[in-house]
Amino acid sequence: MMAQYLKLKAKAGDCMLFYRMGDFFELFFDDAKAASQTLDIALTSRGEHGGQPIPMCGVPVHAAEGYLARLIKAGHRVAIAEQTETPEEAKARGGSKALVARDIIRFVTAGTLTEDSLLDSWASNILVALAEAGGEIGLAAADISTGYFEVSCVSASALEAELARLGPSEVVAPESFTAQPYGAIERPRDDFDSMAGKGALAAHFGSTDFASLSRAELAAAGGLLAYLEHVGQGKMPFLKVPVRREVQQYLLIDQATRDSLEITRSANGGGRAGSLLAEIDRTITGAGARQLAADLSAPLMDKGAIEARLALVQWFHDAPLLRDSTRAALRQLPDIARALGRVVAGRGSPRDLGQIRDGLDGARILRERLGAMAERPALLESLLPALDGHGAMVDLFSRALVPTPPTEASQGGYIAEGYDAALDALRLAGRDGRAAVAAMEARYRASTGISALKIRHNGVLGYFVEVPAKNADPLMAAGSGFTHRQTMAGAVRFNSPELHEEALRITQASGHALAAEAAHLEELIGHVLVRRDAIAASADALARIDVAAALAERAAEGRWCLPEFVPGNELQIEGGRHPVVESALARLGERFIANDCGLAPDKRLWLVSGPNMGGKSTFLRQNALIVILAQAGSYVPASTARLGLVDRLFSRVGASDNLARGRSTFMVEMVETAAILAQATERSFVILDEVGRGTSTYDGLAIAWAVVEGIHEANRCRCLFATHYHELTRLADTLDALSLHHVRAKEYKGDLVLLHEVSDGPADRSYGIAVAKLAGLPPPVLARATQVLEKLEKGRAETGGLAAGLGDMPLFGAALNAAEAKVDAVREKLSGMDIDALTPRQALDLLYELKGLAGEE
Ligand SMILES: Nc1ncnc2c1ncn2[C@@H]1O[C@H](COP(=O)(O)OP(=O)(O)OP(=O)(O)O)[C@@H](O)[C@H]1O
Repeated sequence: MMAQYLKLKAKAGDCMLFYRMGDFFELFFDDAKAASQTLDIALTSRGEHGGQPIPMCGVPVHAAEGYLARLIKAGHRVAIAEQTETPEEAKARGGSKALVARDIIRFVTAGTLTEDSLLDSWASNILVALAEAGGEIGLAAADISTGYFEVSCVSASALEAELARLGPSEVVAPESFTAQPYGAIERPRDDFDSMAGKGALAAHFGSTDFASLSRAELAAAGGLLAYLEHVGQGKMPFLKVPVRREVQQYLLIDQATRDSLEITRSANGGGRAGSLLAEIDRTITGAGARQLAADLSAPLMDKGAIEARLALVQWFHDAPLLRDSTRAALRQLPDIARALGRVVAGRGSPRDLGQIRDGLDGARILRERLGAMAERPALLESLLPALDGHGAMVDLFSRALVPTPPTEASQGGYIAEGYDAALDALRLAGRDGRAAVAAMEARYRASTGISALKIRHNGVLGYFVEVPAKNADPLMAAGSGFTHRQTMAGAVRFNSPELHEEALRITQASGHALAAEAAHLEELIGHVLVRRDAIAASADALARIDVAAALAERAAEGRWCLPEFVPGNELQIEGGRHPVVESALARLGERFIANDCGLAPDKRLWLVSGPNMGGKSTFLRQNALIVILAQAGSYVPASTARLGLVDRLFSRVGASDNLARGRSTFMVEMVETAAILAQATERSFVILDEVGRGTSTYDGLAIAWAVVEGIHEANRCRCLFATHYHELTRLADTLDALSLHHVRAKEYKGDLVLLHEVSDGPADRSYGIAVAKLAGLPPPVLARATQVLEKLEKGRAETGGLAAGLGDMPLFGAALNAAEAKVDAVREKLSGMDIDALTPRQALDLLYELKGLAGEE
């Protein structure tokens, strides 16, 4: 057995092996140790291997799903090895000592789940495959629980942002892939071959043409299919024909920005609660919630597409009664997409078919209702046809299935009465048989005079007659018509030829009935498989309608406005609010102060100062969130909003240590700032909070100064820059598109009052000590701090302060030119050089000379 186990374990690779033994899945060796810890189950041992006891633990097969869920959550992957023959077959094959054959029938991994109990209904579950070909990175992503499948080409620098958008549960990539993301699973390079990928796509989808996909995309798609084939051991899940995504059609948001804006996950603990998504989500269906999460993760860059979404939201917004009735209708609908995913993956239950029937029927009714409305927006017009067209199948399923079919097919009882006369006859025979047995019981009681006589049934004996031990003797007597079967503590069990015959009839009838039901199930599943794409399209259309009605609902609740898109690089928000902070304050009975923001090409950079706790970060973030919401096709929390489309959004707000990856707070801040300076374009929107705070004052100020200049002069993007460095306000003299703003505060009777109001001009003072007082710093410390501050301020007044001497600095542009001039000199020298003609000595001299030119001596 160990030999068989080790062979399967080798096949399982780095996955845990669930080894089926009777009613248990057993785990051995390190798997057992890890699983017993994660699952908190007893670790035992069994036999010996290499002189050592073999650690072992096990989980009952009937409860395996729950244990699997916990292992997957803990980051494991599991290979399921089943018995592929019965013990009887093994005996027939190899004698009484033969080992039952086993094989791995599937792998359970985080990215390839379809079970309802292992998935969150409101979240997608994405598997990503990456590949390289032709100097590009191909990305294929799929959610096999719903069949979603996309491919795209990404640059190495945009890869991280794309992965952040998708939030995959699992990433696979070829061995020694250059841009290997953290935690990716390595698969054989051959799986990621572009020609093979094209062939695999063609084979899976039939005749569809994949000529438009690049080599890298084909390679990634091929890698994804190969992995799914491996995981299902040949059984493929549901995949729709892949959609090709052009990365530039979407607002680019990197991981750091997503984290800091808490778009779909909050920073504390990373859960959904507290995120923008959780705050605005009013969707009714699981599919709607998944669609909303996808929309918020990938706001659009196409004005037409955004406005099409907005028009549908507006339609529902302006018609509250229609919105309510649509949402009431959606509330009745089961999750068709996930049910379909399970059916196609070969794990569909009668309940899944019932859900598909009910969902599609609901979709048709919704179509009738919405189609009867006047002035339907274009997006709705394009969705409506997908909601219908399943009438014949729905009728068939209504006739064939009981109203609420069970999840378990093995017990039968899901095919409706009246659907199949032969099945009804079999069921009737079974029922008649049971009635006959009841009559027999009454007869036996009368004929034996034993009133406690019963005819009972169990899984081992089948039907039998049972009498109390004290009444058993007459039945034991020869010629009684009964044969003894079993003696229990207080009862004795018998058989009779008559009962035997009736029992046989019953079992045969119910066996045939079960087989007939199974055949019908198979046939009904066949109908679903044929129509899988149309059913998936219905599910998608319902999700889109749910999202639009939900966004309308949220907008109406919060009195949000319809954003307007304008050609230039503007961001004009009046009465803007932070939806999450506003709700949190509302729960405390407090009011959120709305603030305006006005960025345009000639005033594209706002320097925002003011006291701690004054609301700077909140103001910065709310404007970024408004951009995301608007481009995702939602109303926004403001009284008016006019914006030019944003191509990339960057947020560097708040400390985010990444100690796990060995970076300090300051290092993280600099890495993120570097990314912004390298990538922000004129169409980008950047929010930066207190850059340079994590190092010494002089260094910090110098860096913040240079970053502001760089953004103003080189990137020229829209930017809100919050800072405590009062000295930066001097930049307003030299940078003409920079303006000064502050969050207001005042002191009232010695106490600080934060007004959370954004005003023009620089802050008059910093109030740091007043905030410290608010926070409860002890009075002696406060008094001492006040003394120190007085001294420092006196010193500043005398020397001109930190920024003294910066007045006669050359402009940022000049520094830029100087840096470029140096690079050019190096380039010039290199281009005029004949390397082959150099002696070693000359080569060394040249190196020194180049280094001198680069100014790094
Ligand atoms: N517009 C507003 N209306 C009402 N309350 C607000 C507003 N903005 C912020 N607040 C409240 O003030 C708190 C502090 O806000 P925020 O973190 O934005 O301040 P900050 O100026 O960035 O502070 P620091 O400089 O210390 O980082 C928030 O948690 C919120 O409760």
